Amino acid sequence: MLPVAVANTASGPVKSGLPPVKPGLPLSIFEPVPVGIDEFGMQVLIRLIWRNLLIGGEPGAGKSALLNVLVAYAALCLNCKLILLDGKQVELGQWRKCAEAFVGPDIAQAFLLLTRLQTMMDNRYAFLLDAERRKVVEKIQTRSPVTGEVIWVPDAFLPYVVAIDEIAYYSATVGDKKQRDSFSELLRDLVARGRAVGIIVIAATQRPSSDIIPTSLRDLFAWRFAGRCTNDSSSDIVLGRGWVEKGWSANMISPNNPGAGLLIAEGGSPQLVKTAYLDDRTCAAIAAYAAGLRAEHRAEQQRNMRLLPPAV
Ligand SMILES: Nc1ncnc2c1ncn2[C@@H]1O[C@H](COP(=O)(O)OP(=O)(O)OP(=O)(O)O)[C@@H](O)[C@H]1O
Repeated sequence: MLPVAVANTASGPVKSGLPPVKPGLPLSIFEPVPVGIDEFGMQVLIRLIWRNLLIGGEPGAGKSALLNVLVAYAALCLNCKLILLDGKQVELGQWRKCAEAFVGPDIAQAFLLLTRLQTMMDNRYAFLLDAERRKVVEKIQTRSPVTGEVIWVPDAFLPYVVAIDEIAYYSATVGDKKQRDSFSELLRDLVARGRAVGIIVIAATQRPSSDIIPTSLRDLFAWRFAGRCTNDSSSDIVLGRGWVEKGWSANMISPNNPGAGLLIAEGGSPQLVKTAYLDDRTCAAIAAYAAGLRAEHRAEQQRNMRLLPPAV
């Protein structure tokens, strides 16, 4: 087994010695996700569930590559759904067959999609309130309607991983000002309130300055990864103000080292990480495998539904 780095998670450290990933497939979005290695060669994991991640850095820093690693993991988790927004289309396009929705360079569609997610989020909160619960979990305890035994079953609804490659495309480039502002407001609401109901936003941007994403939105991301930044101020914009003064700047990363960056969690301190990298062929192979796995799972669920006795 590989040694595991003590990652600075927002919900407490992922302890050294924790098994990296449970062997076998499918994976679980409730488990910490391997993202790369630290400077000692130890594996770095991040817990995405109930969290959001902002990925920043200059062009070519490795933002899309990290996004692809995370989307690949999520695609192999049958206990989560995928939503993809990609202005360039080709960065996340390979995963579209694994996703519930894939939006390309269309602000109207992006707006509609986020509106539907917001409605779903509100419905989920109404459900949780009714069930006297506070958040979505992997499994809940219930009694078997057949035997009366206490059993564990998957929660009523699945987490959603919402991956956005280049927020700026939707928040500052296409459409008119009203559409762009509405997009940013919706995204802010999802990032602020979506965590407990399992909405995980992973968003990449070249520079998360206030003209691209409102500061009120940027500050809500619990996890942040700064790939190489063109200057100290950009690094502080991604990681949060004050880290450059304490000696942590993603400007110090070599331009010849894409995928290297500083990873920080809410309340933690930055950690130098080299992210894992999946080339196009590997992404295509994983995406095809994951799409097959998901189709098989859907078919099995439909078969099981048909076996249920009719509702009275
Ligand atoms: N972890 C990594 N290890 C090795 N090479 C990497 C890694 N991440 C990225 N690269 C290399 O850097 C190139 C640029 O990466 P990527 O497209 O992810 O950058 P980006 O920050 O998304 O750029 P842009 O903002 O222009 O979209 C990749 O094509 C790949 O060759």
